[in-house]
Amino acid sequence: MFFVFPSADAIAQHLSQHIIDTIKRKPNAVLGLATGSTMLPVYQRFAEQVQEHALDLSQVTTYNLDEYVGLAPEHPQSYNHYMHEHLFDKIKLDDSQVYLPSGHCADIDLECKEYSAKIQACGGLDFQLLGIGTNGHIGFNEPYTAFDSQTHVVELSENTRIDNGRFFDNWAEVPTHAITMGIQDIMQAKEIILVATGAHKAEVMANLFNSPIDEAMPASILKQHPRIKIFMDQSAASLIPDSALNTLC
Ligand SMILES: O=P(O)(O)OC[C@H]1O[C@](O)(CO)[C@@H](O)[C@@H]1O
Repeated sequence: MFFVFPSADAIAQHLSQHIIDTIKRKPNAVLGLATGSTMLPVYQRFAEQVQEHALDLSQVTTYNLDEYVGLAPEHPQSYNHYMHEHLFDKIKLDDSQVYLPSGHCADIDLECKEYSAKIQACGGLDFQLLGIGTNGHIGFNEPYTAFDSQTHVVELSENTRIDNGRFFDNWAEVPTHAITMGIQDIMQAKEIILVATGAHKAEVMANLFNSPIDEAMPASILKQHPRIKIFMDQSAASLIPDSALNTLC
């Protein structure tokens, strides 16, 4: 379940190839996508490979995990903006193929209900890409989120606001709430790969490794998934015993 790679670039290369293989096997694949700095090298490599191989993405659909509440899609720190800048525009995915939960709509409760329902209506996620917060969140499912949750609005923990505050000009601008796919939505994906890179993720990865399945550590539920892989670079894996680490390259 736990895999270590020589570098973040090695993870990006492997993961990008894995996503391409998934699409080649199933051209109408439904992909669950994540944001955050961890995904930047992954999306960069994937976009390069799509162009190199002229991969046909016309039947692919994507669903993002989460979005800040209160930020318009064109806000430079919205996840909608991030996805267009770092992936969708580069690989020319049409707006009709990509879904993000909206944190900027008139009826957010309805948005939550419809987002989970849409994922199910299209047959569920074939593949879900995940990052992890330093407190163990997946999507924006903060510690003590119910494992059977569907898309919902969360109040962001102070820890998460501090972590993500680096992208905003000042503390007052850091959103207090987000809309996120629930843990049950994530767990229903047919395959999941979680990625953690950098020394600042070493502690949470050791906590995840040692944790029982417990809502205090949201990512711990992934240990129950039949097709989960956890990819780390050497820094993020540094507090996990070598004997528990597998390699793929
Ligand atoms: O990759 P980063 O920037 O460490 O973020 C970790 C995770 O937290 C989030 O910001 C919240 O979901 C995700 O976008 C990301 O997967």
